Amino acid sequence: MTRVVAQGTFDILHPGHVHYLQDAADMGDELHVIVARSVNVTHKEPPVVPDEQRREMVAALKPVDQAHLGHPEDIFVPIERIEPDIIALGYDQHHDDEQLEAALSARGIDCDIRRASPLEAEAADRLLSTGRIIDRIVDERSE
Ligand SMILES: Cc1cc2nc3c(=O)[nH]c(=O)nc-3n(C[C@H](O)[C@H](O)[C@H](O)COP(=O)(O)O)c2cc1C
Ligand SMILES: Nc1ncnc2c1ncn2[C@@H]1O[C@H](COP(=O)(O)OP(=O)(O)OP(=O)(O)O)[C@@H](O)[C@H]1O
Repeated sequence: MTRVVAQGTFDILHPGHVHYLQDAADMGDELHVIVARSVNVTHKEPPVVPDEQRREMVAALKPVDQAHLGHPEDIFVPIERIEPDIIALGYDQHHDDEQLEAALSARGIDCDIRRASPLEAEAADRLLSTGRIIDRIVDERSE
């Protein structure tokens, strides 16, 4: 039984999220997803959709076995509970694989870190980014 963890903000869902989660699920037998708390999304605009509602939507996706809200202060607490064999990072996530591995082993957590693949837009009207969906809404719905 190989347990995989994926994580992210998942603010406004799009096919890029589904691709990432399917890729992560294909790495093992059971997929757990940690949904970042709004207070921890500091590297970009904070999410529009509330924490629990983002968790609920991720939990409803086919590749996902369980979706958990992240810990507000210590991102390793959910990992310690889930005990994954693999952490699947998204193709563009800012985390440094080696630093993350070192931080995990300092906490006594032993798991593989892998990268998922990107889903590229094959047509200009595909919106495979939450930021781009929001930009489109702002452009098309403002006067
Ligand atoms: C191994 C790992 C565990 C994480 N656990 C949490 C957590 O418990 N709570 C949380 O708010 N965010 C958690 N995060 C998410 C990060 O804090 C960050 O917000 C996330 O990378 C958002 O990235 P995005 O830009 O891909 O959406 C975790 C990230 C990683 C790599
Ligand atoms: N087009 C895509 N292909 C593959 N993975 C994706 C794609 N878009 C997002 N992901 C992955 O989904 C996870 C969560 O992404 P996140 O919630 O940051 O959405 P986003 O659409 O990338 O956001 P934003 O556009 O605002 O930066 C990340 O691991 C990210 O790499």
